[in-house]
Amino acid sequence: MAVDKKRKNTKAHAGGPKRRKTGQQSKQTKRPVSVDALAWKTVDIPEMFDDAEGFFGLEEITGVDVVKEGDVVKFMAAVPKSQAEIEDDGEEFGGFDDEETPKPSENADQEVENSEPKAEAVKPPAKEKKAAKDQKKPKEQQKQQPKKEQPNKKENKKISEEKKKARKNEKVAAEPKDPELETDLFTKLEELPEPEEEEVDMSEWVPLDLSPRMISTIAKLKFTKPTVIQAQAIPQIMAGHDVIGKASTGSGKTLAFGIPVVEAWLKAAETRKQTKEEKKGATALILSPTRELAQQIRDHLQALCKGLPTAPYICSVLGGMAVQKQKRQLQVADIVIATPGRMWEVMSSDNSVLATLRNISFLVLDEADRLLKDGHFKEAEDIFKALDRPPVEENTEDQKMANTDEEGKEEEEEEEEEEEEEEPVNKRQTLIFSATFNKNLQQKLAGKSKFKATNTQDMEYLLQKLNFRETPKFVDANPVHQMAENLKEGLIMCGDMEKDLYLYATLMLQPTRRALVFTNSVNSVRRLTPLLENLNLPAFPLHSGMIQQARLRSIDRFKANEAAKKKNGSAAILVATDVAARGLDIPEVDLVIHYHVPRAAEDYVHRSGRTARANNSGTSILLCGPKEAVPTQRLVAKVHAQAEVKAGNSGNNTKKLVSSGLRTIDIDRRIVAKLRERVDLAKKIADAVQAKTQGGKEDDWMKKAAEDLGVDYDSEELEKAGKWGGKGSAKKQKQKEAQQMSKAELGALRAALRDLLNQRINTGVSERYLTGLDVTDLLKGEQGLFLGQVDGLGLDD
Ligand SMILES: Nc1ncnc2c1ncn2[C@@H]1O[C@H](COP(=O)(O)OP(=O)(O)OP(=O)(O)O)[C@@H](O)[C@H]1O
Repeated sequence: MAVDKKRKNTKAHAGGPKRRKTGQQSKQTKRPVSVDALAWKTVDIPEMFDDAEGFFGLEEITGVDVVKEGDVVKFMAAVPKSQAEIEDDGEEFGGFDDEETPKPSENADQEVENSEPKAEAVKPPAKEKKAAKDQKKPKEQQKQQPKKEQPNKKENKKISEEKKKARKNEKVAAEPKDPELETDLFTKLEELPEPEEEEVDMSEWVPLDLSPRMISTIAKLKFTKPTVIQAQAIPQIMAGHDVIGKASTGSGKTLAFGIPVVEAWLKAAETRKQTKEEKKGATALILSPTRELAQQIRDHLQALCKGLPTAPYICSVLGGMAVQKQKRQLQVADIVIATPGRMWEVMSSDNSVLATLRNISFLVLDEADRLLKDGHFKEAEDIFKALDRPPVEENTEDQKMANTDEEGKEEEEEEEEEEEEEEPVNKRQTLIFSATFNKNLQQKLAGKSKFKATNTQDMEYLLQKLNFRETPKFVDANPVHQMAENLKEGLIMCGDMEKDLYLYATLMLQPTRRALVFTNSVNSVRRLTPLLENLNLPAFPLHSGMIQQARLRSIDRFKANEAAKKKNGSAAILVATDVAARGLDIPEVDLVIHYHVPRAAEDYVHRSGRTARANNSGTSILLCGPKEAVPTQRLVAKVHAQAEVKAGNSGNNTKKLVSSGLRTIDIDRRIVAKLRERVDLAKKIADAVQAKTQGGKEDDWMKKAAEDLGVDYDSEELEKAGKWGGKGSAKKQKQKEAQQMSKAELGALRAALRDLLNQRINTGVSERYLTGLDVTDLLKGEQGLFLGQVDGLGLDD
């Protein structure tokens, strides 16, 4: 065995004459290498794994010795050393052992015994790789611990067997794999003892009556206490009630329904084990309005289940992914997270899918109010109807599915209404969550058990379509404030056509912040992203017009830029439409900028809620043009009015609560003026590039301009805006110029911009340069309150 030989060699040289290795031989010496640094080769994997369901691929490696030393596993590989390394390597120079393997000790024999056979290994997916890395961590920790505190060999073996079982279960459940691709390495790694768990005080979870294994898996996430919504909603759900849960953004709603759903699955799995009953389909169907949110819910639940001895198989069913794969996964799924459109597509085309979902114990609607919008509701309604339809003979079922003509539909609806009146016993619990529910909903819920809404955009309409078992319990974790507690809100007034400039200025004042910029249109995202890139800012786009993989890639890049931020201080910027407004839980977003005033108050709440999550702080800044002042005032009144009313009723200090609302921020306009030239140039370049790629579609320009301004195409406002002579004639002229710009002209513009970007902007306060200011400071300062002070700000100076 390679390791034996190596040890013998080592012994032979110990104490022997010192020698210095030279040439290729020394460069090819085997030495410990980190898992990531090994020369992995990609393995072709079966098609069923080739998706984004958490399985990102396999790689293999040959010629690596896996050496186990005590609790630590090392990978020994022939990695060529750089010349510099050889020259600088004190051990090499000193003529000690030719390998960086540990020196022989009295445990040498044991080490050899424990060492792993030469690996022809398959590289584990990222999470296993991480586990392997984590194996190394305890060494340093354990070094400092007295020996007697370490578990003895027998205990180690027991623990490792437990872990091995757990991991195997989890792996099988979470991602079905080709057994041929499983290798020794997994097994070997699993045999190693886990690092000792850090003691976490979980006493605050105890009143929720969760199982010990659930508490233990939550402990692994280091969530030492439930959030308010979790503390209030979990007991209601565990008691079997239908629940409508409202809590501010970032307050942990996903686990408020996720924990009871997984807990129910665990109980059912335990019962099935005892009774040897077959599984009857999935436990839960969770509907989400966007694909990204669906993926994220899946990730959160998978993270929760990671520490369980047995885990449910969680799959997501969303547009942009292969339908056939999703159908296969649905057959074995325990928890299904889906967007309504794709779910209905899959469900209505395959009876077996409906069969797996008919017996669900939970139907969850996350961001329920958004499901009503953007045409989502039709499919959601179809799904509810299909779930409620009693199982019938196959052919009758087919007939019903195929029955698409109007007459047939009417009949079907009549039948369903009759069925509703008969109130069939519904076995499943219905859980609805959002940060924004109409404040009258609770009264309405308390007042009557049947809803009679006809407006399909109305929450009541949704509720009457859901077959609740009882009047749902309304759990409101934040009755006073809709916004997250640690969120600061600011507003910058600027000219309609100056938003790019103010956006850039705001970002420049926050160079180390990770920002999410929201716009009201896809075109604005398409325009702003290259504009910011031209200004050397790392911007990534996200909108519904992008293919799914590109959307996920943008989010990943935005997340990954965290590393860059720490390294060189430049932060990432995600420029997005409201597709990113709901639910996205991206760590360390510290600034949200509303480039356009959102169309609805709840959009403002959700957009702003991408920051200040899970007790972190964050800032939300709204760029407001003169024409947006009135809608903004209305929006702010809606978002913060409730707090005022409550404060008035309870006799609290109203001033304190009002001041928690939006404040105007006076950005120093001299600084802004200094940035104007570079923004104009960057804009010119972006426009020219876009005009060239788009060709001469005349009206596109106008439509884009209308969207940028947040007004209707063909509207009078569009004519007036920017003092355009005639119907956008100046804009059209600009478009023409942009298209006709030669390569050389474009090059000259780029060079001029480069020069400008290399210049530092002195803010005029002694030696303070632009990056020294902070919008948070500005927010803390003596800025005027926005409410009631919109007029007279002198916007057009
Ligand atoms: N008990 C807890 N303790 C600490 N952090 C938690 C706890 N529960 C959840 N979190 C974390 O809080 C963050 C926000 O959770 P989540 O995404 O569920 O919020 P949300 O209320 O659904 O927000 P939104 O309304 O924006 O969708 C997540 O990163 C999550 O991991």
